[in-house]
Amino acid sequence: MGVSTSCPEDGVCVVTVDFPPVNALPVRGWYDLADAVRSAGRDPGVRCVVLTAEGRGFNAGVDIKELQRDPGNAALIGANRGCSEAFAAVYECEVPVVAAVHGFCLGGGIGLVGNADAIVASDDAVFGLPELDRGALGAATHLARLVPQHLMRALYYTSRTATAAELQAHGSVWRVVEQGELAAASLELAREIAAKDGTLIRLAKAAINGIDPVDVRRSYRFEQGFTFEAGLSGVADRVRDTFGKEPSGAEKSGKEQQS
Ligand SMILES: CC(C)(COP(=O)([O-])OP(=O)(O)OC[C@H]1O[C@@H](n2cnc3c(N)ncnc32)[C@H](O)[C@@H]1OP(=O)(O)O)[C@@H](O)C(=O)NCCC(=O)NCCSC(=O)/C=C/C[N+](C)(C)C
Repeated sequence: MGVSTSCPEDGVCVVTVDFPPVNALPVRGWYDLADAVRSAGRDPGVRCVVLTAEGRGFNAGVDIKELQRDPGNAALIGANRGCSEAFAAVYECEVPVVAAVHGFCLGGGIGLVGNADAIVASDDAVFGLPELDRGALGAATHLARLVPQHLMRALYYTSRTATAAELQAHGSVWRVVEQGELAAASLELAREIAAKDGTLIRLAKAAINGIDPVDVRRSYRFEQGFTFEAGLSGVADRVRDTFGKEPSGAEKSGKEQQS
């Protein structure tokens, strides 16, 4: 349980997240993930990082129960800072990061994959921001990197999810594979990237980040201002406290909601 790192082949490091039952990360988990990704990228022998997860889904976002347990604001501030660190670690990792996504990728999970360099997904993967059902805001910055603007807005306002096949149609998912093939398919892409020169691949990543039209760290920080406003106004607690008491948008599949 937690965040672990392995290097299964030359030049490739795999960072694995494992927080049962659904990979909803506590504050410490976001920071541990950030540390693992940054240190993998700093290793001069590493030329590509694969970010993956064990269990039922890739990521269920922030551990909402940790927020609910806290009578004050420390957990909320911690979750926001921890998410910010983890998202930035993926973006700023010295080498390309391939996200290997299965099952659900929700909330903070979108911040991770939106900032990744490439995404390989299994055919059961769904992506979405249930934040409005959770009294939270944020990660529109990252969803906007995965789908066009109007789809991002509709997904955000409804809390619906999009499938891996839908994201592939928008060009953000590199490959969709059967569930049993995810590890091999993500390693295959990582191996191809890691075959490049280590200095050049680092320069390539820095160059691509440098021409990004959106400064993702600043953009997400701007969004977080509204998260804190929702917190101060009381609406965040009121909505978040419905968690566990009624079905969420994410619990209904995108197809069911559309029918
Ligand atoms: C689709 C989900 C993730 C899984 O569905 P399932 O049917 O496989 O599992 P089940 O719903 O029965 O859940 C199993 C247990 O896990 C608990 N759970 C689920 N999600 C969370 C969570 N995010 N935090 C804490 N605990 C969670 C659930 O209550 C069950 O516990 P018990 O066995 O009953 O004790 C489905 O669970 C789902 O849709 N979950 C909600 C996901 C969600 O809303 N994520 C967004 C969180 S908000 C966020 O990330 C915001 C970030 C903003 N910012 C960065 C600004 C802080």
